[in-house]
Amino acid sequence: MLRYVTTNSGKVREAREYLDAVEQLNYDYTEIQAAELGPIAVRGAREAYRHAGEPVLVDDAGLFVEGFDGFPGPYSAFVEHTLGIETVQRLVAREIDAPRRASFRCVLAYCDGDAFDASPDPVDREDRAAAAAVGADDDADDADDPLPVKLFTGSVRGRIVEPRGDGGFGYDPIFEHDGTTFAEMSAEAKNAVSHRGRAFAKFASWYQER
Ligand SMILES: O=c1[nH]c(=O)c2ncn([C@@H]3O[C@H](COP(=O)(O)OP(=O)(O)OP(=O)(O)O)[C@@H](O)[C@H]3O)c2[nH]1
Repeated sequence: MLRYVTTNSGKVREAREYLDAVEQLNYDYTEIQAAELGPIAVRGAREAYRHAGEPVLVDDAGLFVEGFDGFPGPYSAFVEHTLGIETVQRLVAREIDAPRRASFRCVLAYCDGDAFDASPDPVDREDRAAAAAVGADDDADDADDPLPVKLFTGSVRGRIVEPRGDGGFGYDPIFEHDGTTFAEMSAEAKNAVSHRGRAFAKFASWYQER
């Protein structure tokens, strides 16, 4: 059984499109403060695996606004819950000239207690870069942790617009990709292009073939 460790039901709906076997584990692992998603996901996966004692998948994601140097990035959930997405959109509109570029990024971290076979390895360059960044960024207290974690990443570019649509979750109404906001797309259409969809497509093919 694979446990998808998240408190966010929007994430679970999207993950189910890729993996039927996925079972939500509503466990609020410790999210460290870090500029990148990778280290947060790795720590979370190790903690969740030790908590659950069975294979886990942790998903750390965020919205990175180019003109704000990537803010809110790893703090996206906190900013969504404190300011709200309308305030974020108004701030972006006031402070940044069009086209107000942004991207969504997602890092999936898988841990089942075992080491991973180095080959065959379908993981792409983006995933290797994320893994390298995690190694480089690890703080002293975690660098020695021997529990292996495998990373899969996805990202999608778009721009911040006035809210449109009522599907999806989080910032979806203010994130436009190719003329359509994520909240205006069906779940299938969002998954086909989204950060999470791309990361899950890579994870699912690796998981099913391993
Ligand atoms: O419009 C959105 N469409 C998406 O597809 C999406 N993916 C992430 N986000 C935002 O980024 C935070 C992740 O934060 P996050 O990875 O820490 O997760 P979370 O706190 O919601 O739940 P958990 O999985 O940690 O339990 C979320 O809360 C959202 O604000 C998204 N917004």
